[in-house]
Amino acid sequence: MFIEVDGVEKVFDVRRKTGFLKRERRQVRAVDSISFTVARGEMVGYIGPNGAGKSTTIKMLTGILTPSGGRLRVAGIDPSRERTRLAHRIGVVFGQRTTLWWDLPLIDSYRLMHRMYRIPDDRYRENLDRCVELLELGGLLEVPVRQLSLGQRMRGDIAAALLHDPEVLYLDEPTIGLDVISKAKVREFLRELNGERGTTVLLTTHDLQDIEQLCSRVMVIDHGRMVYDGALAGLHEAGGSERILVVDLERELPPIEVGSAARVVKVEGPRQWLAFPAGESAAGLVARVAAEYPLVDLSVREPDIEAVIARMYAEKATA
Ligand SMILES: Nc1ncnc2c1ncn2[C@@H]1O[C@H](COP(=O)(O)OP(=O)(O)OP(=O)(O)O)[C@@H](O)[C@H]1O
Repeated sequence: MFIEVDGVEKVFDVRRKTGFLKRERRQVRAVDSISFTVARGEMVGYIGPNGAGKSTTIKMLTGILTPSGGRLRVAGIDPSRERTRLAHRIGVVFGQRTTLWWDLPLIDSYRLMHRMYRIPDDRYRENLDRCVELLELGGLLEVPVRQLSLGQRMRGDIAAALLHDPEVLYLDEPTIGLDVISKAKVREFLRELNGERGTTVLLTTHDLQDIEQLCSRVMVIDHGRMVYDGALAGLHEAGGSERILVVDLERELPPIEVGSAARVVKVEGPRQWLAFPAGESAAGLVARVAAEYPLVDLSVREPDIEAVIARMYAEKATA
């Protein structure tokens, strides 16, 4: 297995000032005995609510943090012991932080990485050309990073993480704050990267659509523990999750009635919110509403990860 995580935990010692000269010591178990493996070429989603332990796991996988217990291997390497050797084989993108030099033109950051990672010239050129083409960076190479839009910067960061041909890419919220078009570009690129190069991808996100469009497998962590590892469809079932069809009618009307296909969860003037099972296509429901009601506009909202996980727990509690 390419990534092996066996009973790994991470405990932080936190000191908190509770008064004049008084301090309280507390331990936070950020990751609590988790185990999983990822095969080469897999694309796996790693999700969970805020503070669940996702970033801590990724930091242990890159060697930035040393586990408090358990065993961890990436490409046969113990990350915290051989962080530099591992760095040549992995790429990391943190959506909320850039690895690029803020005041330099984008291309200068790439040149610095070329030297830092001692990437052979032909590989560097080939990878750069490919990223520039697929991530549409052509017109941006001479622009200082601080002048790039969030979506442009994100694409710049992804290219930076790939110049040295990593075998595995860790992405932490790669689509956060991006508009629909930028998100689509990033997702398409990741799909191609995985398909063509067989790059293993571990993706942390709050956007269920990232997972839906990219990952056949998803792992859910909560309070440091792995609570689900399997197909996304199974997660929907476990969480009984729903999508919401938002419809704007010509005028205010009583709640829409479409039998068991959906139920109205909210009405606000001419706008109504209909919940329907996430695993089902919206097409039939839309056709039915359009045929029977004076429809002006509509949109479909995806369930967010917090909602799916919350429902998963609710189902478990009542089971
Ligand atoms: N360096 C640290 N020192 C003390 N506690 C920490 C440290 N890093 C993380 N924690 C704590 O560990 C827990 C897990 O944090 P982590 O950042 O891994 O969560 P996350 O799942 O990535 O959350 P988010 O989605 O908000 O980024 C949290 O309770 C956090 O406060």
